Amino acid sequence: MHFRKIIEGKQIIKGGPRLKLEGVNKNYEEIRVLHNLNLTIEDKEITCILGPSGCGKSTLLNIMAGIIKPDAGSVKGDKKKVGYVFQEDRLLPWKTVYENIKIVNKKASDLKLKSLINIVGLNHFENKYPAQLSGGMRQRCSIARAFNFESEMLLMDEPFKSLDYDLRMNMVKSLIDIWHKWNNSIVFVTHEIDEALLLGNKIVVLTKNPCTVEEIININIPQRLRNLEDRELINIRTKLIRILSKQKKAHTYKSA
Ligand SMILES: Nc1ncnc2c1ncn2[C@@H]1O[C@H](COP(=O)(O)OP(=O)(O)OP(=O)(O)O)[C@@H](O)[C@H]1O
Repeated sequence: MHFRKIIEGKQIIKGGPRLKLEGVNKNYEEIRVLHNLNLTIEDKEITCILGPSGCGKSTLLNIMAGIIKPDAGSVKGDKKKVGYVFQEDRLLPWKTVYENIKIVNKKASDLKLKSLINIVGLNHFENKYPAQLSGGMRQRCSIARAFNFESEMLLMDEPFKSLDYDLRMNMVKSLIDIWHKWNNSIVFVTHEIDEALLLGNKIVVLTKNPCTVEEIININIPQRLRNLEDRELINIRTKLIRILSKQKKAHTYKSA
């Protein structure tokens, strides 16, 4: 399972599986959410998860994080150092941007904290409190906090959804740079196909009612060399749109 790969002169050491979900089921009373879900999260890879609204993506991340337990099935792997960027920012209102980022890794140097603040574009806001920031700025602060934690596995639940297109693309680039430095594994939930195309070593498409894995697409182009106009990415985008719109139609008929 272990292999090595050279990207742009920088060695990325690929590992084996970090997390293995087998036959995972989860219901909320009468709502059947996850059904016999099998998925392997590889170490040192970015796995993007796409799926219809409400299909169970956050539930799946919570199970990966160990926050909730599945009703059946197993989740095997090392969950010791897991970071989580939730859909909402979860900042401490009485702490400044700088302090909120520092809190998860108090040993981080001032240089590192300022560089993270710079990466997420909050340079002039480090002494502001969450209430003085826009929703997108608060979310960027929570992303910097997750980067400061230096987790071995980072779970990100639609982290860029409150950002405009340009900011989102900048954050995608920064995430790729940080991932190259850390070489950790990232699970990234999104509704944006372009984010998945630029970030994922693997794109996992989920179904709804119940949620299970419909398709896994591997992308072998190194992230730093990707361009949304690449023929391969255009073909994958077309395929993803076809799968997702087929699901949407099936769901509309079911609920009609
Ligand atoms: N704590 C809970 N109690 C009861 N039902 C829940 C709970 N959490 C989630 N659900 C239900 O489980 C289903 C999946 O929810 P989940 O938040 O995992 O979906 P999602 O794919 O992340 O949604 P979105 O794309 O809108 O973020 C939904 O029908 C939701 O209403």
